[in-house]
Amino acid sequence: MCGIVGLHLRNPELHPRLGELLGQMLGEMQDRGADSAGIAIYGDPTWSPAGHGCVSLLETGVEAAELDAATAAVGAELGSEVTAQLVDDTLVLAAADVDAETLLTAVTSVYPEALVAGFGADLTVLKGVGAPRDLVQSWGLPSASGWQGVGHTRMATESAVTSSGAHPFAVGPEQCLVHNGSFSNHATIRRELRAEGVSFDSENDTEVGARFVAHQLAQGKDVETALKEVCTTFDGFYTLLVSNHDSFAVVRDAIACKPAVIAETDDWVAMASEYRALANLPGVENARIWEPEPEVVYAWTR
Ligand SMILES: NC(=O)CC[C@H](N)C(=O)O
Repeated sequence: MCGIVGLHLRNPELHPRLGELLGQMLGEMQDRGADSAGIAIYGDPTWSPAGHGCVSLLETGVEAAELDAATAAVGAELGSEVTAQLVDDTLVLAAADVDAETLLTAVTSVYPEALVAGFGADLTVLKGVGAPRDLVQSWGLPSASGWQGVGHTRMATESAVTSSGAHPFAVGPEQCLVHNGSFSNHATIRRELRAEGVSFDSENDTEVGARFVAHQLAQGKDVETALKEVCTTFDGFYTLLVSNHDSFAVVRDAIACKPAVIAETDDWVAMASEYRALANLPGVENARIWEPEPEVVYAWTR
C-alpha cells in the first residue's frame, strides 16, 4: 500500500485551513502506510514567507540550541540574512529576496552531508519516520496555512524505512512527487539518468520517478508532457501526484490497480488514495468525484 493525499485550494478563504484539512486527510491514510510520512506545503507564511527563497533540510544534526549558529554560518556563506527553524527533525531555512537555488547552494556548502527535503520560493517539505498521525502533531501541521498541500504515508516496497526513503520527493524547484506503487524498471532508468549527470539521494524507486520528471521539466517540458513521458518510460504500478509552483497533477499506470479518487468543487481540487480521506472536506457533498482513468494526465493550474 501507501497513501496519497493532496489539496489544491482555489478559494483564499480556505488557505488558513490548509494544514488542518491536510492533516486530517493524512491521518485517514495512516493504515495504508504507517512506516513514515511526509508533506509538502505551499505558501505557509511562517515556514516559507512570501518573497523568500526556502530550503528544507534533513539529517543536519542541528539542535534547537544551535539555530543561531546555523543561521550565522549559512548567512555568512550566502552574504545575506537567513532565518532558520527546526520543525521536528527538519531544518527550515529562508532568506528574503534570494532565489531558492542560490540559498540551496549556500546551505549545501555548509551542510554537505545533509539531505535536501525540498526547496523553492513557496515550498516547505517535512518528512519523518514514524506513525503519520504522530508526525502531523510533531510538525504542528494543523496550524499551517497555504494554497496547496501534498502528503504521503509510506509502506516501503523498494528501499529502507528512512527519511531519505520517505515521500514526497521534492528534487526540483517548487516540485514535489508522491507515489503509490512500485516501478519495475527503475534501476535501468536510474542508470540512464546517471549517465546524463543526475545524482540520487536514495535507492528508492520513487526518487527515480521524481528525478525523471524534474529532468523533463528542466528541459522546458510542461507537467502534462512530462507525465505522459513517465507513462511511456516507466514499467510497473503507479498512482502519482505531482505538484509544482502553479500546478497539481495526477496520473496512473495502464493497469491502474493502485487506487485513486479525485474530487473537485469551485473552492478546491483534492486527490487521495481512498475516498475516506476526502469525506470531511468542506462542501464535499456537492463535489464532482471520479476515479482517474489509466494513463490520463489530470492537471490543474493556479
Ligand atoms: N507502498 C508503496 O506504494 C511504496 C512506494 C514506493 N515504491 C516506496 O517504496 O517508497
